[in-house]
Amino acid sequence: MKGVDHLAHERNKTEFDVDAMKIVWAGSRHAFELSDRMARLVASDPAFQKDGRIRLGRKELFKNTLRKAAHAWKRILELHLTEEEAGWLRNFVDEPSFTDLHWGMFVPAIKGQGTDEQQQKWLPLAYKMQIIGSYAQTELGHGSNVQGLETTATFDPETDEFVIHSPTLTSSKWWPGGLGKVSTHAIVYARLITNGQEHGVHGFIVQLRSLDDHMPIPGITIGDIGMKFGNGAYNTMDNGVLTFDHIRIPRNQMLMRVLQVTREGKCVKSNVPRQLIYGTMVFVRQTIVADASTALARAVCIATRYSAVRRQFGSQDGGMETQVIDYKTQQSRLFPLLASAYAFRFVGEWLKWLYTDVTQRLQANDFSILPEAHACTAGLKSLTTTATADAIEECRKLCGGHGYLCASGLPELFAVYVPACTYEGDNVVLLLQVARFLMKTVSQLGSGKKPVGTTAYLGRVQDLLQCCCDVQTAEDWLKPSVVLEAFEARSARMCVARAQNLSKFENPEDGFAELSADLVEASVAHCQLIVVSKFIDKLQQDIPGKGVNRQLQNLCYIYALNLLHKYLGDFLSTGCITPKQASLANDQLRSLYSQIRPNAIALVDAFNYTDHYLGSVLGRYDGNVYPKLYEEAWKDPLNDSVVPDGYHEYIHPMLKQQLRNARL
Ligand SMILES: CCCCCCCC/C=C\CCCCC/C=C/C(=O)SCCNC(=O)CCNC(=O)[C@H](O)C(C)(C)COP(=O)(O)OP(=O)(O)OC[C@H]1O[C@@H](n2cnc3c(N)ncnc32)[C@H](O)[C@@H]1OP(=O)(O)O
Ligand SMILES: Cc1cc2nc3c(=O)[nH]c(=O)nc-3n(C[C@H](O)[C@H](O)[C@H](O)COP(=O)(O)OP(=O)(O)OC[C@H]3O[C@@H](n4cnc5c(N)ncnc54)[C@H](O)[C@@H]3O)c2cc1C
Repeated sequence: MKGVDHLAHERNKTEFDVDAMKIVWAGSRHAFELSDRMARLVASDPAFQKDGRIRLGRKELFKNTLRKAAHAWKRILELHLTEEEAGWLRNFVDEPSFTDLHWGMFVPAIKGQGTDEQQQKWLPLAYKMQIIGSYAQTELGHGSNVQGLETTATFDPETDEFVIHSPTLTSSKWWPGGLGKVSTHAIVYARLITNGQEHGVHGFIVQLRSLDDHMPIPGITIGDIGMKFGNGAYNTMDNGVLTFDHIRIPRNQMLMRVLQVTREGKCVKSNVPRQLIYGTMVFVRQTIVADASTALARAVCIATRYSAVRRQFGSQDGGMETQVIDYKTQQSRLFPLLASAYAFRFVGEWLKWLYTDVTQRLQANDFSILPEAHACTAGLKSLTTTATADAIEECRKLCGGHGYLCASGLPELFAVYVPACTYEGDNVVLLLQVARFLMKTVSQLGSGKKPVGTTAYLGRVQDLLQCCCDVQTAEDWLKPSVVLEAFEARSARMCVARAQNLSKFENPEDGFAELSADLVEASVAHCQLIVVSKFIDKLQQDIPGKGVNRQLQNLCYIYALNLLHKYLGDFLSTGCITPKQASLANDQLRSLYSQIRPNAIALVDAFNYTDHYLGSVLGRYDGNVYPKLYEEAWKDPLNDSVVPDGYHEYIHPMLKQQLRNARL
């Protein structure tokens, strides 16, 4: 790094090997080296600069995004980047665009739901970007309720085609990213109708625009749905509206891995479960968990560095004021977020492993862990995105007034991130899916079916209903078995209590609806247990690097004990712990904050974010905040002239009027 390092005194306090931690954060040396190379490549290329993005009007902003996406593709081809490298490069460009949907959903949908033949035909075109795809599922009238979609795909045996049609206004496709202005094709979800019979919602590959002049195919109406929350932010994306007026596509453009439609219009089921139609969502939810840790780490990196730079109060003798990071209140708000970033990283790693395992099993016709994969991806997507969106806002507050400036990077990060709580499944709707899975698991306990995977603890439900936490000192809260048992007991007791309440209803669906708010709480408890247990598992691994494991232990206990503090009502009301033990957990938490404090800057340095990627004056690596903030202010277009436009029309006459009135 060039210039003076205003945070050098902080970095000198570090008690662990930061380079080793960078590898732990990245997941492997390979991932670290690759992501580091791509981050620097993007940061050093002027074509990818982000300055002033938030001040651009929509049209300019969008065109700028198209330029960057095209430049990224050019570099990918010139440098012969692998798919993995290209993914990292796009990530560091740091601007939502149609390519996210093309690579993140269109391609995976064809891979997951297409037959071998369909994959052979469409994937090479998509890989070379000779077609650009989007994922058109949500409609104006329905998003969460996928089975309620209204678009129809009616088989016409005479021509061997499907007729795709939007029968109502509410059936207009609405929201798909990349659809509004760019995509040439989309996976369109529609109700399949053959021989006058309905066969549920399926995916169809539909061409939307001409590959010659980009005009919509006749019968297709298509456009952008309008500005979204925040400046810059997600407005780089052309979320679209799309309607079909009896558009014809060949029969072989229905994705047929789950269900085949024959030449005669007969439906033939494969051995693959119907839920695989939802497989792309499972894939993306899993990637969203990993992305949550990245976004959270960004906000935490900014807030931590700035908290070490910022000083307020505390100087009685004209000396230095106190760094705000030294206030226990600041630590109690900031360090749990730092711990959450690491926690979400590790649970994201595990979820990726689970997803890979499920995919391999599916290929071998083993569908047994699909419900577990669905529950984990849905639940963890919900938990991590809610926590991250809240955390970005908390980081803004942790930066005081300057956090509200766009130059802090936090307003745009919040605006771009917050829809993650809604897309790929509204977070409450997803927790209700977890609740269904948990209630089903509890109801099967009596039948001797042994729960496995993340619900294995429910197999020990009798013990967990009776166990008593044996914490007697604050140090006892640093035992993995103690923490794990408290979280397992809380979750098991909440699940059993909800199941007992449900059993009082004659109609289980009525009961589920009536108790849904309580059920969601049980889902949260279960998902928090998963995160805690995966963090504890991580600590059992042989992690090289001086002091690294120690820091991870501290972060793990901060994550768990802060949750215990925040959800104390659950832990106390279910009788898992006593008020005295809760108070000891709090004592331990304060002590952990003191232990993390000297390492805080190094722990965010381990994220290895470039200043380009962070895009924040407050979060600069060198901590040189004030001169740069001052410099940044003068870049605002309002400061182009000393006297503002509008002075002569509006300010001057008003002042003159006051003057005249005063004279009267
Ligand atoms: C190199 C690559 C670089 C690219 C990087 C990009 C990475 C991308 C990352 C971020 C991109 C962000 C871009 C965002 C774009 C956003 C896209 C979208 O939003 S797409 C639209 C998403 N829509 C939804 O998520 C809708 C939410 N609704 C649903 O999921 C479901 O319909 C439902 C709520 C689950 C439906 O509930 P319902 O009860 O009606 O279920 P049924 O349909 O009847 O199903 C019943 C049984 O099926 C089980 N089930 C449900 N879903 C699944 C699933 N996904 N997998 C497996 N099983 C599932 C359900 O549990 C029921 O089971 P049983 O109880 O019968 O056993
Ligand atoms: C930025 C962004 C990008 C998107 N990109 C795409 C895309 O590329 N492709 C695509 O197809 N879609 C996309 N979507 C759409 C997205 O998937 C849906 O908005 C999402 O699934 C939520 O559905 P909804 O809008 O119908 O919400 P609704 O279901 O209408 O939710 C409204 C409220 O009702 C509540 N609610 C709904 N159902 C229940 C229930 N059963 N029980 C209790 N409460 C309930 C919800 O919790 C929420 O509070 C995108 C959305 C956004 C914001």
